[in-house]
Amino acid sequence: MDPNNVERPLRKISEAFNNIANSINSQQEQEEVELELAPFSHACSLVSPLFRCLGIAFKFAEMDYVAKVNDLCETSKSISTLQVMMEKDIADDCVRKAGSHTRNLLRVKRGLDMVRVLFHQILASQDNSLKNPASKAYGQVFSPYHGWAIRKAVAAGMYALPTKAQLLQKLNEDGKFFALNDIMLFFEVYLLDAKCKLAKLYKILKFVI
Ligand SMILES: CCCCCCCCCCCCC/C=C/[C@@H](O)[C@H](COP(=O)(O)O)NC(C)=O
Repeated sequence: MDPNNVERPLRKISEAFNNIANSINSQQEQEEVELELAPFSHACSLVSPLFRCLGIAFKFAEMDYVAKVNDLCETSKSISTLQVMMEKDIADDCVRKAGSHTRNLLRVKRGLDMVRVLFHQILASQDNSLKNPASKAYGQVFSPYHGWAIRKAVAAGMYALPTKAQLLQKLNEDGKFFALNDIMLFFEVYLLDAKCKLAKLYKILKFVI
């Protein structure tokens, strides 16, 4: 909450992922990077308001994302790191099972990628409509993994998206894109960095993302 008591979700997200990146970077020397589940799942929970800002058309996406993040937050009460969580799912041979922690992590990671690509597209477009940026982001991140029905629902939802100005207003951002650029930088650098480490982790655990 900033000094004027205004909720600014984007700033909270960038701060949380910045802290995670710092903890990752402080382990540079180590062979294996430990990614703590509690701060990671908390940072992911700070992204939920972004889905909410997309309105009723994406309620199903918000509910799916929030349910999966809640599962990771709950799991973080008994399991310390992402590695331990995934290794346990492998040992229990339930990684690909619907609702497994590792499968939920993969879906949440895609949600984060969707947000990263979406803001990238928003910054790259002069247009006040979010339809193209969101369609591009969805096409890049999610569409390859979704069936016909979900793709159709998302395509229909794209017509009910708020405008860029409305989204920034909902996020209490006054559109000074340099602030957004800063946030993007965090997303770009740190999320990508975390993602690389996660990718490395998945590879170690023989799971191709
Ligand atoms: C803030 C930016 C977001 C912009 C638009 C979001 C569009 C994202 C659409 C996601 C739709 C999710 C609907 C749920 C599908 C589930 O079947 C699927 C698989 O979940 P499962 O592993 O079977 O529980 N979940 C995901 C995230 O792909």
